[in-house]
Amino acid sequence: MFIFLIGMMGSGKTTLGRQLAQEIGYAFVDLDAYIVAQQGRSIAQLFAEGGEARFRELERQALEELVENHGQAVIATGGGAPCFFDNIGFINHHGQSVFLDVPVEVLANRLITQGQEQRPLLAGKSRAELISYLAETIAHRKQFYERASYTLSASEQRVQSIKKWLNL
Ligand SMILES: Nc1ncnc2c1ncn2[C@@H]1O[C@H](COP(=O)(O)OP(=O)(O)OP(=O)(O)O)[C@@H](O)[C@H]1O
Ligand SMILES: O=C(O)C1=C[C@@H](O)[C@@H](O)[C@H](O)C1
Ligand SMILES: [Mg+2]
Repeated sequence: MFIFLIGMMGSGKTTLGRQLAQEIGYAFVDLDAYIVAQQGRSIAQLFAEGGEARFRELERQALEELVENHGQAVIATGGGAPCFFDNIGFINHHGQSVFLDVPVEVLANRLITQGQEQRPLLAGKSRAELISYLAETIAHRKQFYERASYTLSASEQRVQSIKKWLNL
């Protein structure tokens, strides 16, 4: 079985995914890290060289490869991954999806302290610009994130809630 974590940049997919995988004895794969290792380029370089459109193609290919090459895994997706092509349909077809629903203010605080330069879509933005970018992006992406099989709010004991929900 595959458990896909979806949500905005900074919502904690990588952090929670790693903890959850360890706790339930699944492999853990971070989709962004997988693409970076495969391409030998940072996310910022990939955006600079091929544009966002090329990155989205690589992201879709990577999703397909992961599902083909693993039996079960926790997969932390990139923030935009479920929102391009029919990726959310693909994700829900191959496993369970969990949306990490975190308020904009909390995301902004985490992303400001955690290096915007690694995330090309956020580079060079002031705090106010970051907040409006996040709010606009969420407004558009909500329709995809809301198709997750399960939604977790920021305040929950997330590993325990997911385990309980999946009977693991
Ligand atoms: N539950 C939490 N409480 C407080 N801080 C957290 C929590 N989860 C993650 N963080 C912090 O928020 C930042 C972003 O977390 P993380 O990299 O896991 O997010 P992400 O969803 O994988 O983002 P991206 O889509 O950009 O890969 C990190 O600095 C991390 O330490
Ligand atoms: O929200 C997004 O569109 C992104 C999130 C990151 O995980 C990376 O996949 C990349 O920086 C794009
Ligand atoms: Mg991540």
